[in-house]
Amino acid sequence: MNDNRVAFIGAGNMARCVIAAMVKAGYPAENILAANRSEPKLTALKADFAIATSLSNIEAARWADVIVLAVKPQMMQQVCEQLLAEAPECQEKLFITLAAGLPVARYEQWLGDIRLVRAMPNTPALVSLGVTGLFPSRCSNYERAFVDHIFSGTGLRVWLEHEAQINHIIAATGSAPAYFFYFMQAMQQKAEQLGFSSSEAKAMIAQTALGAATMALQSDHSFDELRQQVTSKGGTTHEAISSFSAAGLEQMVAAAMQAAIDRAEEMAKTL
Ligand SMILES: NC(=O)C1=CN([C@@H]2O[C@H](COP(=O)(O)OP(=O)(O)OC[C@H]3O[C@@H](n4cnc5c(N)ncnc54)[C@H](O)[C@@H]3O)[C@@H](O)[C@H]2O)C=CC1
Ligand SMILES: O=C(O)[C@@H]1CCC=N1
Repeated sequence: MNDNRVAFIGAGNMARCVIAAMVKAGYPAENILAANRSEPKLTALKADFAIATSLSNIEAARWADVIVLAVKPQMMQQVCEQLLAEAPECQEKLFITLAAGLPVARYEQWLGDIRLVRAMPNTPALVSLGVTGLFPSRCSNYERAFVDHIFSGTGLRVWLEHEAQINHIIAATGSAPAYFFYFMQAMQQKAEQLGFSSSEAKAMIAQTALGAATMALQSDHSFDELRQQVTSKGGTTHEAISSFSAAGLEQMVAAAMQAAIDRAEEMAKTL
């Protein structure tokens, strides 16, 4: 499977995370290429991972067996239409798109009846602790297995039966690293007000998050049970949790996740 040549079109944050995971998992660097419209990110990717690079999307698409579309959703139509106009043979290749919002039907308008997997990774793919949702369209079993293989280094893969679930994965995992970073940022601010240095506070809070997540993954207990284990009757944690609860944390989280889904649905209509 490592013989297929994989070209990323768009070499930003998410492409870097997936490329890092592929290389770490043993995918040959000479079979990975990144194309970008500007040079600096390509130079960095070449230096870090020894992959091939190109300033031309068309050259990348012609070289590739598998084309990974990794530009922002707003750029996607222009990128796809240029591929079809200048490298029409790419219609026969397998496509993977990382973009939020855009449904399979939109790619079919721009590129025809292509074989496509919509993939929704998250940035912890960079450290092989990501979650990637995957939805295939028109793919063979081999192509599905191949896509699973190239994302294997990113962490957990979740194959979806219905395309609408991609938007649910965005809310639950794709966008979610930012929720945790926001929460940790707020904790860091308060820890700094209490007198900890910025670096001490960051290390303490990230370590606590890592410890809590590791316990949850290694234990059969629910999140609720793990929380109860920290919460002494009449103690400090009870006061902190009551304060979150009184402020409506659960409703706030549900509304934020729904807002992410609503935005993805809106993008599907407007882009
Ligand atoms: N950042 C994240 O956590 C996640 C992002 N995604 C999706 O991944 C895609 C990329 O997002 P990011 O990497 O965050 O964005 P980014 O802005 O970091 O990367 C996009 C790259 O595409 C390049 N680019 C723009 N127009 C181009 C063109 N015409 N030809 C070639 N390259 C071009 C830009 O120079 C940039 O390097 C988006 O569609 C996003 O929805 C999906 C899951 C998570
Ligand atoms: O914010 C976004 O639209 C992308 C998709 C999921 C994470 N980042």
